[in-house]
Order: sequence, then C-alpha cells, then structure tokens
Amino acid sequence: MTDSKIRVVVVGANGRMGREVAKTVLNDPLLELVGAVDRSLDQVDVGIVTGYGETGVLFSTNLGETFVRSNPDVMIDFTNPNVIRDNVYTALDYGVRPVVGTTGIPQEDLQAWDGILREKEIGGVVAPNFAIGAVLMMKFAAQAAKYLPHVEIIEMHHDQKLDAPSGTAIKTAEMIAKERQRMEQGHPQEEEKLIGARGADFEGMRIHSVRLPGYVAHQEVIFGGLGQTLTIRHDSIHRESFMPGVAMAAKKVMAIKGLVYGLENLID
Ligand SMILES: NC(=O)C1=CN([C@@H]2O[C@H](COP(=O)(O)OP(=O)(O)OC[C@H]3O[C@@H](n4cnc5c(N)ncnc54)[C@H](OP(=O)(O)O)[C@@H]3O)[C@@H](O)[C@H]2O)C=CC1
Ligand SMILES: O=C(O)C1=N[C@H](C(=O)O)C[C@H](O)C1
Repeated sequence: MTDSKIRVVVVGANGRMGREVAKTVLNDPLLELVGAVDRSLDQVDVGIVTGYGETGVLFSTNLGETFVRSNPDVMIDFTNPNVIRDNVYTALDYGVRPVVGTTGIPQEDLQAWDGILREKEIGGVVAPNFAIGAVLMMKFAAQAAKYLPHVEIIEMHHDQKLDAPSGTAIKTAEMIAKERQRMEQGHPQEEEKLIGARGADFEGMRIHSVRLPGYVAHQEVIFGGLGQTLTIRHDSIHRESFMPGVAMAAKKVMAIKGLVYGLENLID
C-alpha cells in the first residue's frame, strides 16, 4: 500500500446506507471519495451530503464507466440482492476490491468471488453486519450455543428491507451451527396452524423476521435450557453504527488476498 489515500467508489450512494457511507468516506483522512453511483442519481439528490457537490466526485449511473474514469482502489456496495452479483463482477473485471454490505448473497457467489480474487491477488470483504456490537452478539451467541444448544433468532428491521431473514440472522445461524450438532427443536409432533408460524428453519434453528416502521436493525438470540433462558440482544438505533466497520474494511481490504466473509475475521 502506498501513502496516498485509498480511492473509493460508493455504489447505492443515494440509498439509506450509501448516503452515510459517502459522508464517512468524505470525512476520513485516509479515504478519498472518487465516485458515487446509483440507479438514478443527480447531484440535487445527493446534495444533502456535506460538501458532496464541491469535491470533484464523479456522479454516475454507470459503474463500469465510473471505474474507467475514476480509477478506484475499492468499491463499497450497499445496493440490493438483485444487483450485487453484477456489481461485484464488474468490480472484479476492473481489478477493483469489493467491500460489500449488501445482504442476501448466496454462498456459491462468495466462493466464486474468493477464487477470482485469489487469482487476481487482491482482496474483498463481504460483511452482513458492520456494527461492532452486532459482531460481538454473533460471537457471544456462538459461544453460548456450546452450552445451550436450543436457540431461536428473532430479527427486527424497518419495513423497507427487501431480504428476509436478514444477512445478520443467517450469519449468526452459520456461526452457531459450527458450534453445535444439527438438532430438531420444539415438540416432534408440533404442527403449524398458520404457515410460517415457527419461522424459517436453519439446521433446526428457527429464525423469525419482524418488519415494522420505526425499527432500524435489531436482533435477539434466545437460548433455552433447563429452567432458564439466555437472551443476547443487539440494537442499531442509527445507521452511523455501521460506519467505523465500513471505514476499517475499506482500509484493511488493501492488504488482503481473497475474500473475507464477516467483520469478525478482520478484527480477530
Ligand atoms: N452490512 C451491513 O452492515 C448493512 C447492510 N445493509 C444492507 O445494505 C443494502 C442496502 O440497504 P439500504 O441502504 O437500506 O437500501 P436502500 O434501498 O436505501 O439503498 C439501496 C440503493 O441502491 C440503489 N440501487 C439499486 N440498484 C442499483 C444498481 N444497479 N446500481 C447502483 N445503485 C443501485 C437503490 O436505488 P433505487 O432506490 O432506485 O432502487 C438505492 O438508492 C441492503 O442489502 C441491506 O440489507 C444495510 C445496513 C447495514
Ligand atoms: O437492511 C438493513 O437495514 C440491514 N441489513 C443487514 C442485514 O440484513 O443483516 C444489516 C443490518 O441488520 C441492517
């Protein structure tokens, strides 16, 4: 890595997360915002971000063209599960390191991206949750599952969210699954009187998704044992909770080869 600033393109720059990320990159002395891409974008839309119009940032709806014109080191993507695959492949084609917060990505894609990144000898990060508190919640939950294997996950999000269950809930379940044997939970003869009442099934764990206005991003992991329960809860009450993790990933990705999946693997 040289001493110069890391050149960053933010994709989904006009979205709820993209706006926060653009602000964070603009205010970080080690990062330089060189491009802002969205599906529909004009400077009036993103003008609410302080200083946005006066920084020489390239505003565009065309990702490939933005890469050619702004020559970035890193792409930070917060878009949606339907477009993330195309965006990452475009980044890989141009040798740009992807830092991805977008959720709903299948495991096969993660494996494929890892292979390409290794071939190109550059890094990438996919983190379903960039908030340090959420990462701790997942790690504590994985630890607890060794002793209390009966567990259900309840995630609560704003009602504009497209994917369910959340990326955080899936990552939590994956981390728990590594620490316990697959097992069925609840009564063997239990019967759903309304379809979905018992939530989604991940290796016997149940995941319940709540979508309501007023929420940002929240999750409870509830463990049950003989005569006791343990609840581990995390709340993101503002999207700024994700920003230190995003900025850290944009820097650390410069020294990685291959894909890192999960912020916990960058902080351990
Ligand atoms: N990892 C983490 O810590 C976090 C992850 N997330 C994830 O980030 C993603 C974005 O969330 P959020 O900001 O709330 O969503 P938003 O819908 O507010 O933002 C997404 C933005 O991407 C734009 N977009 C859609 N298609 C494209 C495309 N092809 N190229 C460029 N831009 C595009 C959307 O435009 P339009 O509205 O016109 O479609 C929108 O402006 C979600 O997957 C969410 O789960 C969210 C919070 C934290
Ligand atoms: O869509 C969101 O808002 C969030 N998405 C991520 C997820 O799916 O886990 C992270 C956080 O929960 C906010």
